[in-house]
Amino acid sequence: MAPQAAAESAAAAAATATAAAAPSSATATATAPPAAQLATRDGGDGGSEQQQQHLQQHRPQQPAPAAATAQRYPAGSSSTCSGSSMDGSSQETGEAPPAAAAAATPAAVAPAAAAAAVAKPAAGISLGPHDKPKLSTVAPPEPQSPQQPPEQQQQQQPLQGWSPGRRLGMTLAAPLLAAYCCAAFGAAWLLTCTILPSYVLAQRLYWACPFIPHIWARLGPVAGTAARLGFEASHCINILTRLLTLPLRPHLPAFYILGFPKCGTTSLAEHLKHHPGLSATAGLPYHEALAKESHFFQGVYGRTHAHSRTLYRSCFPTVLTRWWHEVVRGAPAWACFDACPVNVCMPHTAERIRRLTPEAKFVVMLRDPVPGVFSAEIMMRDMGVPLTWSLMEPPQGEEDPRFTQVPAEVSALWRRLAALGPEEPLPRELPTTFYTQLGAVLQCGMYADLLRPYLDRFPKDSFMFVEFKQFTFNPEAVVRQVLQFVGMDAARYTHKPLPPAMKNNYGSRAMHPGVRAALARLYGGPGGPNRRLAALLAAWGQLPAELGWMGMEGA
Ligand SMILES: Nc1ncnc2c1ncn2[C@@H]1O[C@H](COP(=O)(O)OS(=O)(=O)O)[C@@H](OP(=O)(O)O)[C@H]1O
Repeated sequence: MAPQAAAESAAAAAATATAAAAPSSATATATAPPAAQLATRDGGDGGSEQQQQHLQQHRPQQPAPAAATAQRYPAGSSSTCSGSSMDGSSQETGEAPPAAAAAATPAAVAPAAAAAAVAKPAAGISLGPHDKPKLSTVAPPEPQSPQQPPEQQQQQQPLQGWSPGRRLGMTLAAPLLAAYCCAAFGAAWLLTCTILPSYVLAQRLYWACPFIPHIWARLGPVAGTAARLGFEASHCINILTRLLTLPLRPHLPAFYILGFPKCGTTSLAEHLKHHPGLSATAGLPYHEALAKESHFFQGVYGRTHAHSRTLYRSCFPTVLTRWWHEVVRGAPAWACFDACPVNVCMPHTAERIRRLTPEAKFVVMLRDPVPGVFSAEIMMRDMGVPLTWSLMEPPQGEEDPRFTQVPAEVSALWRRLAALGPEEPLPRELPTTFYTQLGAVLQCGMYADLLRPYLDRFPKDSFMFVEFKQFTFNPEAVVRQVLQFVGMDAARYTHKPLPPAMKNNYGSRAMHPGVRAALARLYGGPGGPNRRLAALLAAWGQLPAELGWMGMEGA
């Protein structure tokens, strides 16, 4: 691979020459300077002094980082995680969340104006057990209420698409560009036949997502080998096509869906893809998961390239896709997004995302971590990952170290990721420790601590928080709010229910009640991670109406 700087400037020049250039304006927050908006959508540098000033001005005061990597998990003395089915069963589906049911509209977010009614703690103050904010007064207002502060009204400004001239130019160039893409696909196919690129690229994918190879093993030797070869060939063709068409891929995401594993990010992304102006990452025909999440910052292009703007651009659709959406489907504007849930769990991603897309917005999905971690276990088991732990087995005594101590290996990994320079290679042990250790899975539920690197770097109005139950209770309402938040015209969205397969089947499997109690103590006790999250959201001015699992139901 050519040195990155040269490759990036060559690609940028090619992008200009092929009329794959920037649109006239872009998304991001309406308060952003226009140049920065362009940079976000089209992969420009985005690091100007003006933007830095903007970010500085909007950067909220945050508390000093908490001990996310402490050797001992934050203690909780009692189980207060009510309001959810702790076994993670799909009982959650369709169940009216109490607060949402009381509200006129089951909104995912109570914006700042409404949250002002709450006894707000100062930014960074952890709520103690005795100073709960009064949440009963928080009613989610209509998203486009005229009483909203100007900052929020501006947020909902729609995106702007290509100018009529550019649309016409693109329409004339479309056949040529399509021919170029077909040629690139053919070349990628031929290269794949030589096997070597297929092998090399698959190794990188398997390094970043080590659970994938287990899927083949479950299918048996013959079917498993056939499936694996097909998958690897398809992956190779797709990645090579992406790279060969780089000049046609100037886009970077306008927003990210940050979720914690099993928070409903796939469903939200699927719904958003039904909007004519939105696309997720450029997908693989044989691996639908990567059509939603790039896994770029987890090293899907190799551990030394998880910061390259050029390579990140390759993960998103071409100008032809944009042309299709804006000209053929008639969307007024188009944008793409990355819905990789594990981004937020890894502390190094916030700074890399800031450098690549400083004006990005974030839709943060939150779920009670107790059913969330069980759902994660079930997913890994169903994929055939050999886990050395199980939440279905009883805990080892009252103070089971699995739920009270952070394993040294896990805390060391999180510390290393937090200290990682923005262009440094990812730690070698990252995927195996992250995906197989119970301690790592549990760490992913420490939402407040994991969000902090993002909240420290991006302006307040870049975040929208979506609570899982409210989303599953009324997905359409939440999707429309998300569309407004990211600047899309929600009126153009047609809601289609997703196939039931999007919901996991636990069968007869259930979390052991003792484990459930231990997890509830870990996350839900006074001063524990859930309380810290609620305090953070209150300080942030955004309180989801459903806060039961954050220990706020009695407020
Ligand atoms: N509409 C709706 N209703 C009810 N439940 C829903 C819905 N959409 C997603 N889900 C549940 O979300 C869980 C999957 O979350 P993710 O897609 O974020 O998973 S992943 O991290 O991307 O693998 C998974 O949770 P579990 O069922 O507990 O495993 C899905 O069932």
